[in-house]
Amino acid sequence: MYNTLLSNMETKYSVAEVCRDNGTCHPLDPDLQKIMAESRDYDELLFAWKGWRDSAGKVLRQDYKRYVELANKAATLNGHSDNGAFWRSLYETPTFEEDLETLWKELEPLYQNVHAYVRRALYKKYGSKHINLKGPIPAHLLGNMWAQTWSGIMDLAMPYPHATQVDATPAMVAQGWNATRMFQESDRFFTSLGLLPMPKEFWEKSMLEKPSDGRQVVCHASAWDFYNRKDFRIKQCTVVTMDDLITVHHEMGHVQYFLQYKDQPVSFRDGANPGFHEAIGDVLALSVSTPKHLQSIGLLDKVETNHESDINFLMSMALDKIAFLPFGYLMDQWRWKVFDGRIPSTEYNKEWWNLRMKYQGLCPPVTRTEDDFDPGAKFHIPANVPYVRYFVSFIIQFQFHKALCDAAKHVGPLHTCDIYKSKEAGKLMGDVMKLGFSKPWPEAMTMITGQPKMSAQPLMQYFQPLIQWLEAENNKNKDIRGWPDYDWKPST
Ligand SMILES: C[C@H](NC(=O)O)C(=O)O
Ligand SMILES: [Zn+2]
Repeated sequence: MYNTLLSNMETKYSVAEVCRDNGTCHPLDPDLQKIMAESRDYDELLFAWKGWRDSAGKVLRQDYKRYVELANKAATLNGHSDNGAFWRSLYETPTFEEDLETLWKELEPLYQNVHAYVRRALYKKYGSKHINLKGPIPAHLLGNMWAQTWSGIMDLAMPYPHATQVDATPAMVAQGWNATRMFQESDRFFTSLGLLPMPKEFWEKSMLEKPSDGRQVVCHASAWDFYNRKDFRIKQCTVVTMDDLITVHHEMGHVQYFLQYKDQPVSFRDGANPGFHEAIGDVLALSVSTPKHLQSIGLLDKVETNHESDINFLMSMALDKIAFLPFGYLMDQWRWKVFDGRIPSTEYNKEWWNLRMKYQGLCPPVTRTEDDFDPGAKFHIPANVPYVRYFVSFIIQFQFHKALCDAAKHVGPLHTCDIYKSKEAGKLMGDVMKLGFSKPWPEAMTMITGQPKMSAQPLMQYFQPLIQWLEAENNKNKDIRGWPDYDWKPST
C-alpha cells in the first residue's frame, strides 16, 4: 500500500502537463520551466504557474493525506514519534532545530535585502498594479516555478548592464554543447582535483537526456548508487543552459561520493549527513561559476576584474544561493508540522502559504483554497524526499569552499576562488567522502574546516561586497526590508 501510494504520487507528478485552448500540452520539463525562466508576460507566467498547480498539485491531495498516515505509522514502529522526527534523527544532532533557526536568523537580513532589491526591479517591469513596494511578491514572477532560485530574472536585476555578463548559456548554445559534453566537462573538473573519474558503466547506463521515444520518465535530476561497487548512474533531462551545467555538477557530486565510499560496508555508504551529500557537487560548481573559470573553458569571452563586474557576478550567485535559503528552510518546516499534527489536513494549503509569506515574502498571484494542494506541485513532496538537506548544503558548501580555497592557496576575495586542478583541495574532499556515514558528521566537518559546527560566516564572507552594495542601493531607493503590507493582493 505504502509503496503503491508513493509510486502513484510520483507517477502523477511526472506525467502532469498543462494544456492550452488550442490543444497544445506542456510538460514541466523543459516547457514550463522555460516559460517560468524566460517569459516576461504576467499572464503567460500565471497560465504556467496556475496550470501546473492544477494538474500536479491538486490531484495529489488525498494520496498525500494517506501517505502521511502510513509514513507516521512506519516511523512509530521504528521508535520515532513521527516521520519528521525520524528524518531529523539522520543528523544525530540534539540541537538541530535550534541550530537551523540560529543560522536562518543570521541570514534573514541578507535575504530581506535581496528581496527588497528584486521587488524594486520587478516593480520597474510590472508596475504598481502587480507589485507593492511594501508587500509580498507574487510567486510566479521570480523566474522559477517554485520561486526557489531567482537567476532566471537576472536580466531584470542586473546591477550594471554594461559590465561583464555572467551567463554562459549563449556560448554553450553557440558552440553546440550537448548533455554529454556538459557531463564530460564536469568529469574533467573532478579528475583535475585528483578525484575519481566516472566508470564506463556510468557513461553506458546513465540517462543524460529526456527520451525522445515517448517514454514517460521522472525528469527531476537524480543520481543512483546500485550498491554493487560497479554500477552508478545519473538520470537527468539535461538542457543546454548554464543553470543545467550547475545541476550536472550537483548530480556528479553525488556519484563522486558513491565512488569514494564504495568500499565501506553498505550501512556506511551514505553522506556524513544528508546535507554533505547535497553539498559536494555545489562546492565544485562555485569554482566553475566564476567568470575566470568560464572564460578558461571558452564560455565567456570578455572578463573584467572590476567592482561592477564583481557585483554583477555576486548578484547572479545571490539570486540562487541567498534566494533559496528561506525556501530550503520552509519546505520541511511545513512537512515536520504535517507529520507531528500541528498542521491538520484541513489546513495544508493555508499553512503552506503562511510559511511562504513568513519566510520568502511571497504571495499567491491568485486566490488559493483547500481544494488546492500547492506543496504537491514541488517534486520532493510527492517523491517523499526530505528537503532541509538543501538548506544545510547551502550553508556548509561555503564552509567547504572557504576551506578548499585555503588548501588551494587561493589569494584574494573568496568569491573569485577557483580550486580547479588543486590536488590539495581534492585530497581534503576525497578523504572526507571516503568516510561515508562511518563517523559523526561533526568529525567530518572538523577534517575539512578545522571546527565541528555549521556556520553562516563563510557564506557572509563570500557575499560581503554585495551585502554592502545592497544596503547602499536599498537605502538610496528608500526601500523597506520586509513586507508589512502582508495582506496586499496583486490585481488579477
Ligand atoms: C534544490 C533541489 N535540488 C535537487 O533536488 O537536486 C531542488 O531541485 O529542489
Ligand atoms: Zn542532490
